[in-house]
Amino acid sequence: MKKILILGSTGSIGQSTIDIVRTFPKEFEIVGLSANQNTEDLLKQIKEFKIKTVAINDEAKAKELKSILNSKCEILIGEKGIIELVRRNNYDILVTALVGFAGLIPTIEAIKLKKRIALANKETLVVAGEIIINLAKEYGAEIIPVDSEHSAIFQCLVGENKNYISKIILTASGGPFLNKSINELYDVTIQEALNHPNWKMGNKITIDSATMMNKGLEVIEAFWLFQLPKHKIEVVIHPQSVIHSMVEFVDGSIKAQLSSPNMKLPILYALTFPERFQYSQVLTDFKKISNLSFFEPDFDKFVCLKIAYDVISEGGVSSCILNAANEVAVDSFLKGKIKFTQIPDYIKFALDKIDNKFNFEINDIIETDKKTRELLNSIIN
Ligand SMILES: NC(=O)C1=CN([C@@H]2O[C@H](COP(=O)(O)OP(=O)(O)OC[C@H]3O[C@@H](n4cnc5c(N)ncnc54)[C@H](OP(=O)(O)O)[C@@H]3O)[C@@H](O)[C@H]2O)C=CC1
Ligand SMILES: CC(=O)[C@@H](O)[C@H](O)COP(=O)(O)O
Ligand SMILES: [Mn+2]
Repeated sequence: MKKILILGSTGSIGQSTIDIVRTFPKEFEIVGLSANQNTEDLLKQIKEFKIKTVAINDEAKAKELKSILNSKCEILIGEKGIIELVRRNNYDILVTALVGFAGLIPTIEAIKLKKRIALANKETLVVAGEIIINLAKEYGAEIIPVDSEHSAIFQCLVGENKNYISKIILTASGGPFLNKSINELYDVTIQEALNHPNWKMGNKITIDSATMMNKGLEVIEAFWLFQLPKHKIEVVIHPQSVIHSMVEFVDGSIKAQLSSPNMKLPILYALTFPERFQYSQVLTDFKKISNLSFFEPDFDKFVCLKIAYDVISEGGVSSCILNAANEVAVDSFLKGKIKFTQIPDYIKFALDKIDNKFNFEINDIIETDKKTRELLNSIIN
């Protein structure tokens, strides 16, 4: 029986993780949950799994839930509350299913406790990849990717020698605007941008998929996870999202991991690795797939993808600036304050204005994130 702590249990990845636990009640037990403000769904989860401790980021919502639950469930509050929940040390696996920069510090705390990290929160590696990978090595904590592409590569590399990799190929759906021209992007609506062709995900990552910043973040995530130079990390458009990613080896052999697009598979794998469980909820019928296609991404149209590659060469805290600027810009787009095509403009602006730093610690990352948000918020609002 593995004990699981889920951060971000009310979101898309969080709910899918809960569904996996429902399917395997003898193998997994949930010992703690966290959310930002969705106390309605959190309350249902607390009741269903008889959870004793949760953390809620939003203070008012936390107090509201406290008055409903009395002393039946301990409620920890705010960022500190989430960190305290992680420090409780009563679990085997931390699922980081919360979105954005908020995932960073809790993940560090779990690494220090030598926990397995089932890492969905890609922003953690984008903002502080070097620190996280070094800490995980120092403490002997496993980081198992949940992101579908990284899970695919991870699976392709089992039993392989890293020295024989010639490149990894991250597949990208191209998002809802794959077939729109650059000019047509100017007027796209929030609803159109939220209409991902293959995946049902949270709003932030769905907008990232539409700008292809998601793939940019994933290139940076792969750079740290698999420790390969950026020229060995290629992005290929594959609109069907059936091949989740591939690895090409020095002899020309290519391994790919395939399945119908459903996050329950990579989540389950991150929980069970190196084992696999019998699971029939996500099956793929190749007789129903008439076409698998591949082509080059358009870096002029999807500027965010190009910026992400550039930031890898830049180094220092530039990927933290990129992430913070992207979070603010996406949030502003979702609130109708800026246009879709302004997202990359604001990211470039922040990268230009905020000083990079090459010798940095975690406090510099926190400071850079804060400064970038303040700068962009002051301009956009
Ligand atoms: N969805 C997917 O298929 C995939 C997601 N990912 C990554 O997984 C992560 C989660 O994505 P997804 O599930 O789609 O996101 P959602 O928006 O669906 O869920 C986010 C979760 O995080 C909580 N949360 C939001 N902000 C904060 C905060 N400041 N502090 C604490 N908790 C917070 C939310 O709580 P509340 O509900 O209360 O707002 C919710 O539980 C992201 O990093 C994403 O890039 C990676 C691959 C695929
Ligand atoms: C499911 C998953 O891992 C997402 O990151 C997905 O890859 C988004 O799709 P695209 O970014 O390829 O559109
Ligand atoms: Mn992905």
